[in-house]
Amino acid sequence: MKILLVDDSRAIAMVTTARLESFGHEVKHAINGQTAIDLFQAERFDLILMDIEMPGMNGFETTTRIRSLEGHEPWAWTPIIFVTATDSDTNLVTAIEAGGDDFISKSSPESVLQAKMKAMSRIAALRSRLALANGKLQDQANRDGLTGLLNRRAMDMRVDHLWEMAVQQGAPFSLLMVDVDNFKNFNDHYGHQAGDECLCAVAACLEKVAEQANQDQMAPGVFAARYGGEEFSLIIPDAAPGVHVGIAMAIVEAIAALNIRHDWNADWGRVTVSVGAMCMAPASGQVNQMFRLADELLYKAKESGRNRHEAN
Ligand SMILES: Nc1nc2c(ncn2[C@@H]2O[C@H](COP(=O)(O)OP(=O)(O)OP(=O)(O)O)[C@@H](O)[C@H]2O)c(=O)[nH]1
Repeated sequence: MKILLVDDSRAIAMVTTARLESFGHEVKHAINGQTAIDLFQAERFDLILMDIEMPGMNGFETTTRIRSLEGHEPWAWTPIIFVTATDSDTNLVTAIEAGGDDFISKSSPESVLQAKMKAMSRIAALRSRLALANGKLQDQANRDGLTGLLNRRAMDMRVDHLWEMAVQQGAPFSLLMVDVDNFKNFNDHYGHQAGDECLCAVAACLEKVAEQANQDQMAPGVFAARYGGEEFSLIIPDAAPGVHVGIAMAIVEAIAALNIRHDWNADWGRVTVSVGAMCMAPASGQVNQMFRLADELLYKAKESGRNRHEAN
């Protein structure tokens, strides 16, 4: 285990460190509460052994501050064992109240310290597995099951936040609505399974275009999402006006270049998309209005023959 040992006595810390190292643990020593907090912020520890009586910030205060730092990170919890010379009942209560997990007297035999450390490390391992599983669940909840793009719910949440920032900062905000052309015909003639595969290919292509625009610094922060059915959106926060047109053109070209056969898509013979590209500079009003205007442009692109974009 990687242990943070907080003790104001160098002599005691040296002895304890030597002991813990002889059991195979890695130990970092903090001479006071502030150093402990600094080390805690800089590195991850499996366990903290915390002295109570220390000049300046005592062990209880240090623990409270560490717990409040962990409060920003869901599921984070580093086990803390208080080590002190006076194992009174009051100390025990205060230790737990401060966010400690256990309490051990300095006079306890080594085997007791070892056993407590083992129990704490089990809890820490469990918590980190839970954190991992929780992160994966969160990610799954945000992804569209078919294409792997962000789903509508996750997109809405992100958009609300980005829109608010854009309005506050008076920054531009662009939105692209992308719709596969004559997709009902595609499903009807090639089957629903092939339709699903086509949507996946379109989604991957949109993601690639977004990645490229990110990498080129053309539109940092741009991302793609599945809006619903055969409709996708690209959100472009804070890109110079005009960038949305460039990206819309790149999308129309890139999808046609996939060369997915579609004999029932007018004369194109392959899958194409239409795009409505809307930019508001600076962003103002309601974000719903952006979606409505982008939709109107998309409709115009469809009306004007498909396989093309319309932008403001
Ligand atoms: N395979 C598959 N098809 C889907 C999915 N979601 C929506 N669709 C189909 O997408 C088709 C959309 O058809 P329409 O709204 O009529 O539009 P369109 O045929 O693309 O015509 P235009 O948009 O006017 O070019 C419908 O047939 C839906 O069943 C999906 O997840 N998988």
